Amino acid sequence: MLPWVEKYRPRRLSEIINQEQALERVRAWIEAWLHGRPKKKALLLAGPPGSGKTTTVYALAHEYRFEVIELNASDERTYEKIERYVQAAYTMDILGKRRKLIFLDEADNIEPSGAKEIAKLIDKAKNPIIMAANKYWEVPREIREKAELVEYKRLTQRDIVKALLRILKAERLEIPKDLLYEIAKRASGDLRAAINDLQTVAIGDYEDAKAILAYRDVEKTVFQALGLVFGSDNAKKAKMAMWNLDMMPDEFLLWVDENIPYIYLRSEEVARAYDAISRADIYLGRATRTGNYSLWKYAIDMMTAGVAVAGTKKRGFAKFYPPKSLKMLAESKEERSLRDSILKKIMSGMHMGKLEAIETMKILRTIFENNLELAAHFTVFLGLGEKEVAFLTTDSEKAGTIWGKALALRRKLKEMRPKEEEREIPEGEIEEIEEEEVEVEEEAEEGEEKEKKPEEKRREEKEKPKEKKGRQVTLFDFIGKK
Ligand SMILES: Nc1ncnc2c1ncn2[C@@H]1O[C@H](COP(=O)(O)OP(=O)(O)OP(=O)(O)O)[C@@H](O)[C@H]1O
Repeated sequence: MLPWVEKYRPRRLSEIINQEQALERVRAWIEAWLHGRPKKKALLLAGPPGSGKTTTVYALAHEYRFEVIELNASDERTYEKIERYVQAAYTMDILGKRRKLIFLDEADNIEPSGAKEIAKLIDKAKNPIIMAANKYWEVPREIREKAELVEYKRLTQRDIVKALLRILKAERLEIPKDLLYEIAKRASGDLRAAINDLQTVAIGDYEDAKAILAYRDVEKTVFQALGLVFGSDNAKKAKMAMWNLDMMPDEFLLWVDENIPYIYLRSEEVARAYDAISRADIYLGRATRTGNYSLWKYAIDMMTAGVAVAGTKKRGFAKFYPPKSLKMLAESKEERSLRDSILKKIMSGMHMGKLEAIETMKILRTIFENNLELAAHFTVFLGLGEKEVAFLTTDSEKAGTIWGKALALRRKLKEMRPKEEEREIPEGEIEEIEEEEVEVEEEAEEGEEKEKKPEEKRREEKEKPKEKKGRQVTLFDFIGKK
């Protein structure tokens, strides 16, 4: 099936939404090319993804009868290819072929080392060259200077809703309004992303689509990260995939793992990609075992860049899937917050940083599966709630047993404590109460203290039973008492 981004790509410049100013300049530039000398031989279209840059090039070529030679700046052989077309263009004209328009996409990926040579080619060019970039400031200076800059605006949510409605009408489909607005909102100005989402929602399993959208709510950026890994074979770009992703590498590894067979179709490419993630997995394991988390860097490089260069991507519409094996995926918002609250309790109760706490939680899961008695001790020690206990086990029966044991243990501990401590006091109150107590004691003792001699006082101190100073209870105390 043709991806909708292709099916509904505007064929004429007039169909491109909300980029009038840019289009006016593009038109003026091509007219200058055709009727004499343009001020600059190349054009640099700069703007956010999915705002219509590529669409402009093809619509322009269609209207002015050019053949588009599309090159990608991150291709190693870009220079060679440009050279070939720049040189060959004139001869082709004589032979009556269509004029060529060279389109160099991802100009922000041109290596600085090759920039001078490409700039020279632009000088020699007998055909129009259009370049596109998301970040024009990352286009090498030598090339920027040779090109006229045309800026593309980020499309508004309204623009996107309009475009999506047009597609739905053409497809004779409907989706609920709130879902439509949600898709437009999530796209953050990227109409390509919005159209891809719309296709997923409208033609896919509706429940599946809802789940994907719901999950995006939690992990908005994971799909973008996958896009970077699977969207190009540019290792540099792929390595940035995890920059904006608030996810542990082992979790992202599962996402990459799940999607490899949907993106790579040839068996040797699939094998190469899996080889890369298996290496990543080895580094992750080593980091966990040794506590040397600097190894994550290599793991991340393997699971992003290593996978990205494993082969040629499937063209067109790529739908990403959440990993089936990831239990966390089934988690609702509530479960995620349970996970976070357990982590917090581990961090404060056991004086750990987040990474250690995550590791400890894995160990706790094993304990909660296999040693219910010890699990009950942990429950009391960390002050876990019933739902948190259930979260740490896969089996509700075991969770029930642990909870029962924990309640009994808590009762026993209460009985062991002096009466006045029985009432559980909210944390904030404790300090106030402690201060009050100190004041009262001081007042009461003031009179006697004054009369006592220093050596008498010292003797009394020695004889006095040691005050319970709230020695920090450690986990080992609990395990030991068992
Ligand atoms: N301004 C627009 N008007 C109409 N359709 C648009 C517009 N911008 C994007 N689209 C739609 O989104 C899809 C992607 O757009 P396009 O390929 O032109 O993006 P781009 O700006 O080149 O993005 P990138 O920088 O990621 O390459 C197109 O198929 C087109 O259907």
